[in-house]
Amino acid sequence: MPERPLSGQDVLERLRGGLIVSCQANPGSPLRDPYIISRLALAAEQGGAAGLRVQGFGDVQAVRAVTGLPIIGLTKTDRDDTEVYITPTAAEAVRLAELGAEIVALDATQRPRPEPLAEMFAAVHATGARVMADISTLEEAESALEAGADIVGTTMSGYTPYSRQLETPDWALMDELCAAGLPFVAEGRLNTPAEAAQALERGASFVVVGSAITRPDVVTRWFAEALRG
Ligand SMILES: CC(=O)N[C@H](C=O)[C@@H](O)[C@H](O)[C@H](O)COP(=O)(O)O
Repeated sequence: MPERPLSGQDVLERLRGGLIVSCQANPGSPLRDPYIISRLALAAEQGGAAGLRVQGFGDVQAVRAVTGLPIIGLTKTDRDDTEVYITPTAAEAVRLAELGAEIVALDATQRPRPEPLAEMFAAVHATGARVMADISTLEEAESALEAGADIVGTTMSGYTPYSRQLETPDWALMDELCAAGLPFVAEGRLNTPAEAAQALERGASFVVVGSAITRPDVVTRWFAEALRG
């Protein structure tokens, strides 16, 4: 097992106020290759990222091999029996930690899931890693933290049918989490430096940015569509 540079205890404090760059490539993207993802991660580190969010065992392994930055690991698994796709099982969560992710992200929405959340959280904690619970509403955040999550992320807002469907970050959800005094990560559609800074002002512990930094295909589409008018 590769050595984790930090114990799980320290990592959330170390990330406070920082930028976490999500280095992921969608199926079909020409960037979908562990070597390329590891180079994106190094570019993010050079630019001042405090941490990285990485999908899949191969990518976590490749990124762990080149950097000591904290990694938030996840899997994306399509299953027939559930709509939950971000790290749906404890076995996947534990494997991510074993490969060197200090934090494991998993779907903590209220949708039917293959395994109970509390058991998954306990399995991650047994490895020494921390749990980031990806939620879409305040209620889901409250349940996840009660079940033992270390922090929640606004990741799933807009990706469950009952959450706000927005093209912007979910500022209202951030305000609700902040008002409730819950520890949260801002993630999802933070597409400019000003928006990332605003998320911290609204109480986020740290900020995850993906597409705007590491998905040139997506960013190109934004520009191309703007030119088409
Ligand atoms: C909903 C879901 O599956 N989100 C994924 C979670 O890891 C990623 O595809 C996103 O890129 C990430 O959340 C960062 O968001 P944005 O790319 O908008 O900055």
